[in-house]
Amino acid sequence: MPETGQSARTAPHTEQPAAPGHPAPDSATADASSADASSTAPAAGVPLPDQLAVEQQHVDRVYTRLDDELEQLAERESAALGQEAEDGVALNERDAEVRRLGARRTALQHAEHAVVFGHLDREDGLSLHLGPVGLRDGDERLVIDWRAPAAEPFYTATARAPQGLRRRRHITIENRTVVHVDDDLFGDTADAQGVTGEGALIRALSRSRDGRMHEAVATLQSEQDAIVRAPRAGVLVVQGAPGTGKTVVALHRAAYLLYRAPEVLRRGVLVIGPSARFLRYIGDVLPALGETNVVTSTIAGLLPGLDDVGPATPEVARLLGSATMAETVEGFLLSLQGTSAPEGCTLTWDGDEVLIPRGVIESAVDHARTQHRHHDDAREVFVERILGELTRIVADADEALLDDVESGFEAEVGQLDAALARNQDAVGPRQDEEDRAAQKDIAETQLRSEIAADDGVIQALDDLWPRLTPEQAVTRMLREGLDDETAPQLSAQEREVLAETAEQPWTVAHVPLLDEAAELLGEEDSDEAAAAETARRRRIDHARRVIASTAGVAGLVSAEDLAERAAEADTRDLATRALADRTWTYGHVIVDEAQELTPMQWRMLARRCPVRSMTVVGDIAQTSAELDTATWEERLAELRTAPRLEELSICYRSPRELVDAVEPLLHELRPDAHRLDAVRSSGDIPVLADGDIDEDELLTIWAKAKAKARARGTATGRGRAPATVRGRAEARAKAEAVTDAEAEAGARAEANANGEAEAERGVESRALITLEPARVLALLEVAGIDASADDLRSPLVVLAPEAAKGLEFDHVLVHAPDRIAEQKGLATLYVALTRATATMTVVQQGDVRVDLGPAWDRRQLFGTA
Ligand SMILES: Nc1ncnc2c1ncn2[C@@H]1O[C@H](COP(=O)(O)OP(=O)(O)OP(=O)(O)O)[C@@H](O)[C@H]1O
Repeated sequence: MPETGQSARTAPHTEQPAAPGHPAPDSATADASSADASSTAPAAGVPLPDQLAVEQQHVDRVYTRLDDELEQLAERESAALGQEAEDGVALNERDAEVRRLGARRTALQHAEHAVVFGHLDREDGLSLHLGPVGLRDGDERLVIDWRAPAAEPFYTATARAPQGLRRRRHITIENRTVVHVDDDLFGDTADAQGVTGEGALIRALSRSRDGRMHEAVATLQSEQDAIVRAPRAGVLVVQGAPGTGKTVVALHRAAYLLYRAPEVLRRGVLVIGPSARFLRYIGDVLPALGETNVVTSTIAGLLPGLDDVGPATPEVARLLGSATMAETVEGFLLSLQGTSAPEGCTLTWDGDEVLIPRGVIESAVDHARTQHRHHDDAREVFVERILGELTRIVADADEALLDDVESGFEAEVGQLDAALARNQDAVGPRQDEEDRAAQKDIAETQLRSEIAADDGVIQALDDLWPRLTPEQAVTRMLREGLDDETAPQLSAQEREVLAETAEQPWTVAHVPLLDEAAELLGEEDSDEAAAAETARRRRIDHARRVIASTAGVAGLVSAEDLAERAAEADTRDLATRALADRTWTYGHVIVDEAQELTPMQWRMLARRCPVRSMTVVGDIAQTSAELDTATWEERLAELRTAPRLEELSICYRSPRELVDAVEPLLHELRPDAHRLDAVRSSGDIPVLADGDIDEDELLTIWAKAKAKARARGTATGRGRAPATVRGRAEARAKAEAVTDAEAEAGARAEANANGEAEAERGVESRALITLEPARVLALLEVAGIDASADDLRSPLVVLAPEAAKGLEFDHVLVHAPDRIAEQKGLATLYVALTRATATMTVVQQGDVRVDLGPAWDRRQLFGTA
């Protein structure tokens, strides 16, 4: 039986509901066990005890509709799949229909756990229910989609600006049963502060993490919603400390734009994340919101075939990431065009040496460059010119030779001419001038194709203007193309470092150079892409004809748009088409952990979104050591457009205790950072333990203690009512009791390794962050503890600190903070220390030199205090 309850409070009185972490004084949350739970607040004229039942009635109707629609969708899908397609067009249309039905089905299935989460009562008497997807019953709107304009006040109404609302209600559903309603009543002048839908928010945040991010449409806060619904144009930067919901905001914004902006839907959204692991972590959010026109990728994944390249060393990453590298690549390619000896290029034709003078080569280069921007296209023009010149030189030489021969036989030729004049009939009519010219042309054309097919000439042309793949171009550039002229910004030693990478496997840092080279070369993705391009041109041509011949359409839609719409019913789905095509441009680009991108990587993204409709989220304080910390404006210089900056200020992930504990680090990394607020408190003071992870079986004790601690979390209130921020002493006392309990539990669990603690695994998540993940995994294996480096759903995940970016777990142990700071930088340590939603434990032998400040529970040995 789920706990049920209701809370009511006056609406927040501030424009931006702020100062969370301090729930409103008059807020109350109750559950089924508290006697007056359902009778504390009046709301909308219906006695409170009945409100759960009233909502349940509506929710039941919605579930009935949902079930019906799911059934119908399944029938329509199988009918569509069973349909015979007469031709390619019909097949494409059928596939598109199946995909559309599938996307709707996925969205409804994801919505099933909470098909309704909000209820608005408006002053005008209208009552609206909100959900993750819209649902109708005939003409009646049972649920409106959270992105519809009418849903906006749910996220933004305040006591000062109620936007026509009488009441805002957050509804919590478990197993199709309404278990909570939290009301904000408008029109009351009482001054209340806090987050909106606080009860629902705290319940959502207190749930155990399961290795996957979930959508948060039910509890989006107003500062987040403002970003989600911000205008699409331009580059919007969202700066925020760890856990402030940047990823949540970015993904909900993608869903919002796909719903509201047809241009975005047509071209799709690109979401860039720092690793494949992170992309798996966020992978459920957009499908849960019914959105499939989304490509998620790492930067490296944008070049098909390079999605799993490794990282570069910090030095190589820094050198290759600099924007000057773009000029270096371009300069190198230009230097390959038409290079020859000072006097020109000598080649052999028909046993003779032929010189193409340098002046001729230079003018061919100039001509080619004015005709085409891309290396490969310009090369064709250049080759045409040189072949023409070569043919002319050879033909001239032949003619000169003939002249020589003729002059040697002048007397004989004179006699022959006289004989011919005497007896014209004997030798036929004499050719006139025109015939001779035509014959000369034919001879020259033939000569030209012989020259063009000659291996020696082909080789010479390749030397003069090489045909290259991006990989060949970058390899040659690294190996031989970095000198004072092409790369004056690099020292001799730096050039050597880069040259060493020429023959090594590509790294993430090399990918933007390859992309830059591909762009400059004008590389076609593949035959398929070329074919697709031809098809596109044909479609546009056809669309133009359609527009011209259909009355009333001209001016309403462009041929390109019409062609794109036709293309939507085409072959593969958008995500597959876009990912396979390096030159695809997106309707919107979202970049997570954006502080990590180098200028060269920004150039890659700029090419993929020429209209610069981007949402960039990140935290300057979390920037890796190899990148210079700078302002966002400096960071994004390569986008060549001034960004708008928004800042998130409330931590949703970690409890107050952890936010306080990492404050000194934050201050050191970003002295100008505002103090971060936290939504909740757990009472668990982070532990700083003197010890080593393989000493005294500490690791085993921690791993198993945490497994045991999960049951305690529920039993002692975590996950229930919002815990208010307590006095530090009280929290500390509780933390000590907790840690002792953990130690005891750990000891018990150790004695009974396959017992209760094991059985509870999977309820909460744990991560161990260390510089030696392989060694720790081996230790855990010996201890018989299940752990994984990749599977975030594993009961225990072992990660290197840099791999923890963007992720979160209920319980986190960070091993050897000083070494992490020394080897990976302070910012990476900060990342590691901010991953926990419940408890944080730091283990290191001896004193910790990094200044972690006073808000830690320092212990001699973890678990034995
Ligand atoms: N409005 C919200 N309702 C419910 N949960 C939320 C809300 N906002 C954020 N969260 C939760 O808070 C946690 C942190 O959010 P998120 O990962 O988006 O933070 P972040 O700013 O991207 O952190 P980092 O800088 O570490 O990447 C997640 O569990 C997320 O689901």
